[in-house]
Amino acid sequence: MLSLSGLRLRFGAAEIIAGIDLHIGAGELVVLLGPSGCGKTSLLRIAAGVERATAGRVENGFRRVAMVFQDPRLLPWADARDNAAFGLKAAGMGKAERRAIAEAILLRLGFSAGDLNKRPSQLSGGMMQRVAIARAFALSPDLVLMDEPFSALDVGLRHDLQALLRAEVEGAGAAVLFVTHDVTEAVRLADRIVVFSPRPACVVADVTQAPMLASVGAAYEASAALLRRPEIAAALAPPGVSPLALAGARERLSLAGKARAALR
Ligand SMILES: Nc1ncnc2c1ncn2[C@@H]1O[C@H](COP(=O)(O)OP(=O)(O)OP(=O)(O)O)[C@@H](O)[C@H]1O
Repeated sequence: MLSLSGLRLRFGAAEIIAGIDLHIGAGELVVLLGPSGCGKTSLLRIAAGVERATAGRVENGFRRVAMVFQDPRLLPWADARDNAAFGLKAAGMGKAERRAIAEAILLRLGFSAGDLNKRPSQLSGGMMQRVAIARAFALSPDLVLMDEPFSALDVGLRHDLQALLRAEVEGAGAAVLFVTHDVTEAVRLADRIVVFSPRPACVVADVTQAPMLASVGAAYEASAALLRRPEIAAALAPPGVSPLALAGARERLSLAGKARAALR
């Protein structure tokens, strides 16, 4: 289990995190949903042990922690297979074994055999992000920290990768703490959605749900339902936009999504 208790963070005079209690159990996929700049990445960095909280306690019972970032951070001179095997090489595993593990994960994530030898400059953004995810899961992690890994991808690709990620997570039995500001992404992926307020961040909602990957229409509907909750609408409304206007706009989007899904 990862336990963050009474967590506070300040940078100089700026209060970033205003007191957060968050507990993540084994195998749980928890999405942190919050507006831009509210402190989500900072919380992930504290969980990873690369940032120190100003106050509070961090207890991490997970032993193998891996991270995935928005930018895939691949080695430009290494091919997809060697990039995905990078952590295993650093851990001292032999070449044949680590390349076999990396290859199996890449194929599960939608790589074709012909793409395994390609370098990052020959791969699309979606393929590079698959390599970054494979590099994390190759380590057999029990906790994966993911910081907006799909936010640079177009929506169709994002949907594909969300489904592949969920399958990989379930196969590995890993817990995941996944940061996003996209409500529909949260609804599609999460076992639990934790909503942060604008800075300084505190938790305004903690919603347990079943992930909704099966139907785009149902995910849009569930997103609209979340945004009808006043505390969630208020937390996610951009500055200067009334939460009610936002909920109305999301409702119209949901109807448009349903209409599109019906036409498929
Ligand atoms: N090292 C730092 N020194 C000073 N301020 C910082 C530092 N790191 C982050 N901040 C500030 O803390 C706030 C929260 O940043 P953080 O990246 O955690 O937010 P976020 O919710 O992940 O944002 P986004 O969704 O836009 O990525 C921002 O205002 C940021 O400018």
